[in-house]
Amino acid sequence: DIKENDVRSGKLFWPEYRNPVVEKIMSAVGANPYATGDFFDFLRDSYPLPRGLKEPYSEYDFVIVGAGSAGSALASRLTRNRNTTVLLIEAGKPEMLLTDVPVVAPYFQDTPYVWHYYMEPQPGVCMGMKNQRCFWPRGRAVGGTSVINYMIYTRGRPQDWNRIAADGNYGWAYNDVLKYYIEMEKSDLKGYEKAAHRGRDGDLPVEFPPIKQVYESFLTNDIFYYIFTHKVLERFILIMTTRLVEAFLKAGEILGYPTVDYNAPDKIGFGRVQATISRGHRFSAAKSFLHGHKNRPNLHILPESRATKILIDPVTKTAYGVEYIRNDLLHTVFARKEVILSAGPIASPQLLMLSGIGPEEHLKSVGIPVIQDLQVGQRLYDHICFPGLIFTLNTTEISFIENRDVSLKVILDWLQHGDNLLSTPGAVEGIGYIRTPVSNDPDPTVPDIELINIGGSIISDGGIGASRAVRRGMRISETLFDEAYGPIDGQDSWSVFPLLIHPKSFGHIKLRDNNPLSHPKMYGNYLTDPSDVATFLASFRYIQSLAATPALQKYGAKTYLPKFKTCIQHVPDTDEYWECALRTLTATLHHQIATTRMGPDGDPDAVVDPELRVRGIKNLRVVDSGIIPRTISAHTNGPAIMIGYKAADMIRKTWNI
Ligand SMILES: Cc1cc2nc3c(=O)[nH]c(=O)nc-3n(C[C@H](O)[C@H](O)[C@H](O)COP(=O)(O)OP(=O)(O)OC[C@H]3O[C@@H](n4cnc5c(N)ncnc54)[C@H](O)[C@@H]3O)c2cc1C
Repeated sequence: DIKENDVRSGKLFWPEYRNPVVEKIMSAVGANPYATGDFFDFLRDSYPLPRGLKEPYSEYDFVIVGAGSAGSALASRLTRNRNTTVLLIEAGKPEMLLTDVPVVAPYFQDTPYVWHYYMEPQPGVCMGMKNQRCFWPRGRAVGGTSVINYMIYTRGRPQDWNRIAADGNYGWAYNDVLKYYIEMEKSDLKGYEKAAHRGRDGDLPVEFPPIKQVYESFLTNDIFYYIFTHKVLERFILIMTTRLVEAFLKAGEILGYPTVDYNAPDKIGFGRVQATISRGHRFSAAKSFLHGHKNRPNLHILPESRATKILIDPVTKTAYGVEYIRNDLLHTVFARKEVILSAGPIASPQLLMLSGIGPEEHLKSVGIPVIQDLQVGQRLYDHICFPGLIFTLNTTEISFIENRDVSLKVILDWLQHGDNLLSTPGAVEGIGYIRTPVSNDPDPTVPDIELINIGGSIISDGGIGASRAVRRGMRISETLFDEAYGPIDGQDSWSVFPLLIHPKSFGHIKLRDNNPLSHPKMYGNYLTDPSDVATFLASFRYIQSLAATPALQKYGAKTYLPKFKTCIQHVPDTDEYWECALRTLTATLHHQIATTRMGPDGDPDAVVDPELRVRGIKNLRVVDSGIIPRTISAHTNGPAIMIGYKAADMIRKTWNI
């Protein structure tokens, strides 16, 4: 069991969770990873209060809780007006050097940069995870979950946003939100430089991960390389673009899906992954929206400060401040205009409920006086995927393999140029949207599955001495993993994770008790609607047909049939077998939404209105991914940032600032 104090001090990571990749990177930059108890203090960013100010003011125009994807963007936009004062309260610490390295993304799950949440046990899913529990990490950092995520950038299809607007959420149609996507983006995507739907002047870099060929890196780095490593032979095998992404795109074309900019509003298809990185370095929301503005006198940022309650006058039902813990002391700060919750889809509903806003019966049952009866946390959609459909290859040195590809040379090269395998976001290389034959969406152009193409698979971090960080990050039981994938562990492989875009099953979230430091109870309720299982099964067959195309047969792609101890009663490769496999390795991509869902007047489930104001309470808004009311075909970082941008406009209009 993970103890909060261990996580905060970094003890959990060091020394119990020694990680060869992280150690190599630390050594490459001249840091002794074991010199300090807190591994992550090395080269950490900082957000000091203005010179001469020891404590924040007692009052600001706006107090924002949570410097995550949405909160960072919102704070930055609001403080462009120098007369508007903002306090941004964040429980986590600022980023450091390692958070910059895109390929290291999966390695962050055991660090102090994560809230270690677990879904409540649900029989029949996550059967292969440790203690049969699904792990729901969330970012705990200045920059929030964008500091630990996989940096995949997606906006959602036009129909997603048009349907949200058609439900009565004025101002949220695709063309409305497109304006903000364009404004926030600084895209540099080869081939789409002139596309009208892309933005180039914003603060959020969106790029294809740069991967160069071995011969290009050869000349530029040699001297640096010899001086630092003296390993002459290694250089020949180090940097390859994985040709598997080309095969994925080609296979898509063979099956009728064109290669496209998958964020374009027109046709669905396949494309190279677009990521929030620049020159091979992660660009979190903090780096994009806060770092460059940390000297604004009207923006005060308080890392390592944890909000415990929103102060609300129960008579006038007006929010007027926030209580928070900093340096182990309880503080209060007042808001002249508004309190804004941007603590994400788990913590925002938790804080609302702790402050008396939520389902009446539930709040009473945990001893919280009710100020406003609202359906907080009653709906929770998530995006689950299956990482276990792996294809073996008959070609070596084509896929990403940690043991082979992460060497000191590669690390030094990344530090110098940022353009090798370390700059791929968690080894994700391609994205495709498909509509499976079982889809019954009335609009034939709406996809039901997203395909996430990996330049390897969950066995790529295996073999002797490798970190096993990805499987550990997902909390897969090591014995089950070894029994199922042991024979091919650490070998060349290819995989596609199918992601269920529009699940019919949904869960909910409740308070465990009235202690603000307790983790809430989270229920995923995964795969309870049979159509969700049917869609997954159809996607498995589709991925197998991709593998059967000449594009992948060139590399001898062959379905590997893992022997899960949970599924021995089923004949391999039957639907029953794959359903059992899905229920064994049920993995979330952590896109929880709708816990503080937005809805128009008259919607009994709405927590906030279309201007994100908490219903029935004055001067309180929620601005984060939890307000998204229905499933969207997007990973949720881009949408959360867009929500921050849009909210800033709405708030400016309300207060005429
Ligand atoms: C492992 C992982 C990989 C992911 N990969 C991708 C991806 O590749 N692409 C993508 O688009 N999306 C991805 N996501 C999802 C995406 O990053 C999040 O949905 C998005 O960042 C959420 O933004 P947010 O503003 O709603 O919340 P967050 O970014 O989570 O921000 C909430 C902030 O509030 C802070 N906070 C919480 N409680 C308190 C409190 N009481 N007091 C003070 N501060 C508090 C938190 O520490 C956090 O910093 C991933 C998520 C995870 C976990």
